[in-house]
Amino acid sequence: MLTLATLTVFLALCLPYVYYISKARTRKRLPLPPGPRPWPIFGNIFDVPADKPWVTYRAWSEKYGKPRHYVFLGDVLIYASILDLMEGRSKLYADRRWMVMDELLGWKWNLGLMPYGTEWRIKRRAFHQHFNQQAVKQYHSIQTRETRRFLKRAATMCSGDNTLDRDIVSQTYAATILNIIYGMRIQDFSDEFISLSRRAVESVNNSRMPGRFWVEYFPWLRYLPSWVPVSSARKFADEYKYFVDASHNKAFDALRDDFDNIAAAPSIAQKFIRNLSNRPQDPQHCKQDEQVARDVTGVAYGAAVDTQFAATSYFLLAMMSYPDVQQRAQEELDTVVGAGRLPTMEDIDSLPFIQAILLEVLRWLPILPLGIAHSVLEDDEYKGYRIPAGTVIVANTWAMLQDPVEYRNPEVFNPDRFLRDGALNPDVRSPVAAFGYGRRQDCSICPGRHLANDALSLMIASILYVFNVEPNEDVSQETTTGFFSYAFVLRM
Ligand code: HEM
Repeated sequence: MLTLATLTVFLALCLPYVYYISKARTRKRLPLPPGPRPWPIFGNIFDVPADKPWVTYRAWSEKYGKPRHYVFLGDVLIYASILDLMEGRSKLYADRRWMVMDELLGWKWNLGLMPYGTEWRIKRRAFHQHFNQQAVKQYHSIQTRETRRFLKRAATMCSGDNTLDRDIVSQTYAATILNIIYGMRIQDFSDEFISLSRRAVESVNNSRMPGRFWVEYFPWLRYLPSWVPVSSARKFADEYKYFVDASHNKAFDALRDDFDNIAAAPSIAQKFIRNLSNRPQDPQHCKQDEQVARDVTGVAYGAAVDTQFAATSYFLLAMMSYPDVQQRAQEELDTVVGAGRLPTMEDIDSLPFIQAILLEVLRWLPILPLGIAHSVLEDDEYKGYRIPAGTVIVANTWAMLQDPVEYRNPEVFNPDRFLRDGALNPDVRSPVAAFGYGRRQDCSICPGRHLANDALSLMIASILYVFNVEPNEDVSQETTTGFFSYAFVLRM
């Protein structure tokens, strides 16, 4: 006979299930979020703007969304100002969807593009081990050496017509990361490794813009041979595949194949390889570990160069446009660093205005204006709308960091917004959204941000200590459109 206790246990077990089913049913009845009306078959393919889409997306969010929040494009949801989904429910929104172009280009090993799951977690953990806040301190000497080498090269270059070649900025970040990851000491800046990762990342920059390739909407197009006019995706992939593969494997293979002979400087790859050879284990595990080592070093090499280059280009643009800010920073440097020596990493904590300039650079013109797209793991409900599992989530980071409610006169470059009584003001929202969303170790935030913050602070302090960045009418102040955004300006 059914006792009362058994019945209670039975009900207790069933209730969550009943609740889940009824909630799922209600969700299915909810409307999708608003957006421009889709065409039959083509959906919203013709609506996606080619130039600076983040500006159009914000306008749409204001037009269609509940107060400037979001807009829905077929199966892509674009956020303009809410952070609570990405921050509050970050596990649910941590997934990513492969794009067809990722596969055609050979990016499927890339931690930054792959879906959430075991492989992603293992690589993320391995990455974090070498780039957490504490670990990055061991790279300060490399960052300092390369920044000083940059100053010398820039001084030589600028002694002519005051023009700074943009390549020397990206070469600096390439030389730094190659030394950190593979122990390489770059002497000749025309070395293939200096430009490899840039060419590889160029493929992401051009292929990850929404609407760039029709193959994302009609995947069967990938099977057409590359000479067919509409199969531009194949042609594009054929052009870039070599760079993606070489930036992933070449330096790692060189180090592994000649490990005993290379007087290898300490490096992340060296640590990985040493661990592999010290650990007797079955060949299958060994292969997996080597793959993780190869992928983690490859992704750091690819992710570090263009990001830091782009932020530096915006810093230079800001200094050209706001000479008063530059002058105040130089006064701070004169007081704290004084004459006769260059700024060091140890000075940065005593330079709040320099720190505020970096925060404002990241906020003013975010280098990844639409972040890296995520997707939803399960059906969700938000403010009365249904967000189906698998929906691609694009955060309009640019719109969030240009939100006038959060940041007054957001289009003005004003480091003072981050300061109070001469120190960083903890009450102002930090522009951490430039690095993604979520808390600390969470899955949706850039794991290279500590390295980047240190490098950029020292670069900013060093440039302002040595040079005056001057406005120049001949230099375009335009910013690029793409997955990355950066300024063309470079003149000191
Ligand atoms: C100013 C510099 C940088 C900015 C603004 C930046 C920004 C970002 C953003 C927005 C994401 C996407 C986060 C998400 O939504 O999931 C990301 C991911 C990533 N970044 Fe950065 N980043 C910078 C520098 C770096 C550097 C120097 C490294 C390498 C040392 C790096 C490595 C990565 C990696 C590996 C990911 C993928 C993480 C994952 O998916 O788990 N980043 N970054």
